[in-house]
Amino acid sequence: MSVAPPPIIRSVAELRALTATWHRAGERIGLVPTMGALHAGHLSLVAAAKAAADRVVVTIFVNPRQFNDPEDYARYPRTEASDAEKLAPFGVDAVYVPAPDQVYPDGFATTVSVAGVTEGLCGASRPGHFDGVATVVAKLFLQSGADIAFFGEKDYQQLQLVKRLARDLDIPIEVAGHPTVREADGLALSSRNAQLSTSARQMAPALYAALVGAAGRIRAGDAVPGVLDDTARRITAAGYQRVEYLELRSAQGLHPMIRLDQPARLLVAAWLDGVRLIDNIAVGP
Ligand SMILES: Nc1ncnc2c1ncn2[C@@H]1O[C@H](COP(=O)(O)OP(=O)(O)OP(=O)(O)O)[C@@H](O)[C@H]1O
Ligand SMILES: CC(C)(CO)[C@@H](O)C(=O)[O-]
Ligand code: BAL
Repeated sequence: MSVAPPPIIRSVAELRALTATWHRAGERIGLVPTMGALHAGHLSLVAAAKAAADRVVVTIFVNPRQFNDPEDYARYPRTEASDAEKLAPFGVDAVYVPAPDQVYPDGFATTVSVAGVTEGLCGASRPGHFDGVATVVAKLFLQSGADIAFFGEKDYQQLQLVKRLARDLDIPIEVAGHPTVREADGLALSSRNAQLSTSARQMAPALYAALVGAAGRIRAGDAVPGVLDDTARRITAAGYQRVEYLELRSAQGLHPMIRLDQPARLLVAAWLDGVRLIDNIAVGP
């Protein structure tokens, strides 16, 4: 039996009216911010939100301010109707697809910028990206008034940024991280995977396999710099053109680490077939 897609809301006034009604009824509201082109990774966040909250709002907004490359913005998939259909079986209460002026009205002049966790990694190669993410996420939190929001660990640096942002700005929302959903061969789901050629798609799982191998060696006590060198070589030997970064950072705060003395995260960005893929793995002490 087919289920009707959830209602689509396009204005902040409608969103506020809805969430105010739910809050008056004592209901807890879960938020899942996305840029659409939904896949099983997004849907796992939706399922987690459904389990944790009485009402769930999914947002779909391709945020121009977080694209440092205008071509990447123009190319980004926009698939609203099929996204709404995918959400139907999850009992989502509303999909917020704001018109651009609902997020950035004429004269908009504010940027939210989070220091520390945004330094290096993706922050180094995507200038302005994290300011764009912080600004839009702050707006989505304040517009919705949600009680809990879900973000994937696939974008681990983004997750740390959002946690810091909510804490620093006293936004009364719980930020929940959710494990990365992977294909059977280990590749992290991402809307960018669709841009890979068939042969590149076959090579792609080597990235996660290399992270798993590196995490095992670091845990076993091998020296971190040597493991990172070997792992970067392993990734390029598998067919990736370039490793943009491969770093061990502290799991909280993302401080650079050269030995495993606290919970850590090994994070990577690498280019395959002209597509930039990111991934990361937990490395316990
Ligand atoms: N494989 C995944 N597992 C869990 N969460 C994911 C996964 N992929 C994306 N997410 C999460 O979904 C939310 C929306 O991400 P987004 O719409 O950017 O999807 P995406 O597939 O990462 O797209 P892209 O990387 O191409 O920009 C983010 O919180 C992101 O971390
Ligand atoms: C959090 C987010 C929806 C903000 O635009 C985006 O960066 C994403 O999809 O991860
Ligand atoms: N998943 C993070 C959004 C972006 O790559 O712009």
